[in-house]
Amino acid sequence: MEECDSKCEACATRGTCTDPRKEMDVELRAVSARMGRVKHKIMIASGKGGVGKSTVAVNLARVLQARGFRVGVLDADITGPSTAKLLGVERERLLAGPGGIEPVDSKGLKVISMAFALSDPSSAVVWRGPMKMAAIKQFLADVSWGDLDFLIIDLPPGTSDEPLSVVQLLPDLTGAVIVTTPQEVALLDSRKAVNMVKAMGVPLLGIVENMSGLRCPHCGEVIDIFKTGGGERAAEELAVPFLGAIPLDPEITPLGDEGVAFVDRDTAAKESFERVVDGILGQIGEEKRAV
Ligand SMILES: Nc1ncnc2c1ncn2[C@@H]1O[C@H](COP(=O)(O)OP(=O)(O)OP(=O)(O)O)[C@@H](O)[C@H]1O
Repeated sequence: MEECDSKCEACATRGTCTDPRKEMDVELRAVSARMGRVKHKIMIASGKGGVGKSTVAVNLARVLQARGFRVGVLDADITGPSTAKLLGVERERLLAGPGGIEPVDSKGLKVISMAFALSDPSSAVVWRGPMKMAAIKQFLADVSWGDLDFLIIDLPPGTSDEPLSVVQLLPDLTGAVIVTTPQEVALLDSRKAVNMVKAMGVPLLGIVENMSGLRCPHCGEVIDIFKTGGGERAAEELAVPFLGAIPLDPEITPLGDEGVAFVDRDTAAKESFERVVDGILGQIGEEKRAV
């Protein structure tokens, strides 16, 4: 195909152009125009499902918000969105506004998730990679995010299409946080996630070990249900910063089910999580703000 040298903005075929290179160019410029107003874009990844990645993403967003930052949350798990539920806004729907798609407001956080486009939360989204990429692109380019200090991007587990799409669309990602649990099976997968992030050239902000020991509410003894310390060892071995450990806390699941972040309550995990956030802010050179 002959290279077209016309400027897309002024072109009469804009919108109907069939040159895929030009179409992509226009879309990438739209992403870059919106995302140029977002200071830090951080993706939260894990090698394995169910390790608490979405829990870390929404609590990170809430702590940053409590410290005075302007924060958005993008649920990039297109086929298994759970962020909206954890933020208590799963019944909201996408609405068009004057500047594009309006993000849903969750007590001051701007949120976008595929969940807002589903007629029923239990509907299955059965999409291949290019469709997921198109959805993520639209969420980045067509949503009125406005000026943000942080966009927290919750990815699906593993090394699937979504992380690749996010990295391709956001060449200036601030970095990635990898969430793991301490069992060997999760650590093996988190090593793959670390290697994926490294291979994509994204800065690694560090590893968080979640579900790390349970303090018995009766005797105070710490019970190592899934062992502890594996995340720290993996971080050392992979030469990645260790951001901290979050204990298993029986209050986290019921709070999540109610759409409440555990950092907004006096939970056992709150203090450890605040330290994880300090670590992330330290990695990106943002000053700590008082809570
Ligand atoms: N530290 C913790 N203590 C107790 N429960 C936790 C903790 N972290 C997460 N959970 C619970 O574990 C479950 C899975 O968490 P979450 O949905 O955040 O995992 P995920 O890694 O995002 O899963 P997915 O595979 O859907 O991406 C949720 O019910 C959550 O409330």
